[in-house]
Amino acid sequence: MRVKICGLTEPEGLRAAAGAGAAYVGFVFFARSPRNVAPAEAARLAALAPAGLCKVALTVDADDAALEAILEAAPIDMLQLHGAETPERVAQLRERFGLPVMKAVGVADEGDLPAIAEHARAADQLLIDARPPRGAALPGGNGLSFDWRLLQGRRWAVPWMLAGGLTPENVAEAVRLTGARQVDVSSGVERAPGIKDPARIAAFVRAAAAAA
Ligand SMILES: O=C(O)c1ccccc1N[C@@H]1O[C@H](COP(=O)(O)O)[C@@H](O)[C@H]1O
Repeated sequence: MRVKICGLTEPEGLRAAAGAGAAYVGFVFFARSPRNVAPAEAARLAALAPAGLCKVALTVDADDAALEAILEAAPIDMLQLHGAETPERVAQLRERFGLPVMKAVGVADEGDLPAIAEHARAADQLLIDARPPRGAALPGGNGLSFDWRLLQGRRWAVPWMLAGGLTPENVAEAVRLTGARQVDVSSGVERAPGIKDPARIAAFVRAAAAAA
């Protein structure tokens, strides 16, 4: 089981994720998010990460200049694209920046599933998240989940990660129903928007590992 703790904004959260055994940490570069960090702040946090911890930059329909500014400032290992990026844009960014790309795909019902397979042709990994309702404040990080049974028995050509409304309390059930081998959490391990709770991070990683 590989766990991603996303939306880190301060050293305590970063250290808690690393100490609990997370495989990935995510930094959000999206101005409207309470988890938004500037590239220089992400660089300061990334410097605290032990070797081998994958540092992910989460962006939403970012242009090349914004991505360049992030990658020049911070030692990022992977891009997470959480907007309406097409498979063609994913392929272009992989080529241009030479980093693995994880494409987020929103799921609310069966009609959303074909898009997962389409993105599997271009991305290195998929992040299967809840599709936010129209008018949601953010494209992700809303603490919303979806019917995990939709993923039962399905396989894709690249590794995938389950996200959306996961918590220490429900991650075991989510893993049992979907067969996920990677899980991602943000708001479910916070004590306030943008502020992680070290005890909840540890409980989440423990529960996910025990469910594998
Ligand atoms: O966390 C955010 O603020 C965010 C902003 C914009 C796009 C995605 C965002 N977060 C990602 O959303 C999923 C699910 O989050 P949650 O666990 O339901 O809070 C996760 O991949 C976050 O990385």
